[in-house]
Amino acid sequence: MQINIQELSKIYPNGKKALDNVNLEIGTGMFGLLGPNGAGKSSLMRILVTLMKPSIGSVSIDSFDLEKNRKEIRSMLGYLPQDFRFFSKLKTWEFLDYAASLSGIKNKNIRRDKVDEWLDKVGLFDVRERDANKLSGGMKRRLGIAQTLIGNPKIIVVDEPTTGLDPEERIRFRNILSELSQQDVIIILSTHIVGDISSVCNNLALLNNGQVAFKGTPEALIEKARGHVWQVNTSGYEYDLIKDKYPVVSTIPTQEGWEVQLIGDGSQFTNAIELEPNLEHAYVYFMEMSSALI
Ligand SMILES: Nc1ncnc2c1ncn2[C@@H]1O[C@H](COP(=O)(O)OP(=O)(O)OP(=O)(O)O)[C@@H](O)[C@H]1O
Repeated sequence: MQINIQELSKIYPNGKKALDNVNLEIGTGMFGLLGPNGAGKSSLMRILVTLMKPSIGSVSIDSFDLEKNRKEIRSMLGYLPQDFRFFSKLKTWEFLDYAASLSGIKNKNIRRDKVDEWLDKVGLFDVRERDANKLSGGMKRRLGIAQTLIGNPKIIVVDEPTTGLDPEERIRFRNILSELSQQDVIIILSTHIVGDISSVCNNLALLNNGQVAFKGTPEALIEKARGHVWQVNTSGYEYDLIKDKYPVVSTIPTQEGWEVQLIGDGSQFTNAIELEPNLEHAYVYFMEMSSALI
């Protein structure tokens, strides 16, 4: 299965160009869409799940065209939007049962097993009798995840998945997606948090100002930042200079002053050490570079 996004642009009625000639191929497994707030991630997600039409360009999923085969594409999709909310009077299990029946699971016994399985997977089995709208924020988010996945979608689109989740829940959520990604499904995870995708995505794209600044594997992205991550031990005057001129990714106080990690050419500073880049460094490096080009 493969999604092909070709020359996609979105211009809102107020003239804002949210997507600018985006070209991407997304295969099975977990794909990360990373970018700062306002980069265009939600716009791209909403086009992919057929909630919005592009201004220019096309999207196909295998032999289906997003414009011509909306119904077929919708039946393959599970979408968890950024602001998942519901105003339901249903109990937690009833809510999932309803979602399962909407996704086409007609048999009551199969549905009951599915509901129990998903309640357990997202850690809501013990609160299954509670009214869904009385769950805590994190629990509602998890119910949203179960609702998205219960119909076995082939394409799973999740916008800012870990918003409102505590660290333990984040890990649980990542594990659920990791397990799913072993099957023949496409999972698209859109986020501005590098940590959400670092351990789980085999491919990613960086979006900045509506444009693709990078596409490829996390390893290839990290490699691009090699030679551009430096640690400098510094004090007073030099520290101010660094802060003004370079993106600083960490600052640790030392006895003499500061140990600073910066993105850029740090070789000119005294006691500078070149560091092995990680995904977070590479993300900052690319955002700086692509912003400078736009
Ligand atoms: N309906 C709209 N009308 C006009 N401009 C919009 C509309 N929706 C989004 N935008 C603008 O388009 C740009 C991209 O927004 P989008 O929501 O796609 O970005 P994002 O990467 O998902 O960011 P966030 O995480 O903050 O939602 C932003 O500048 C946003 O203000």
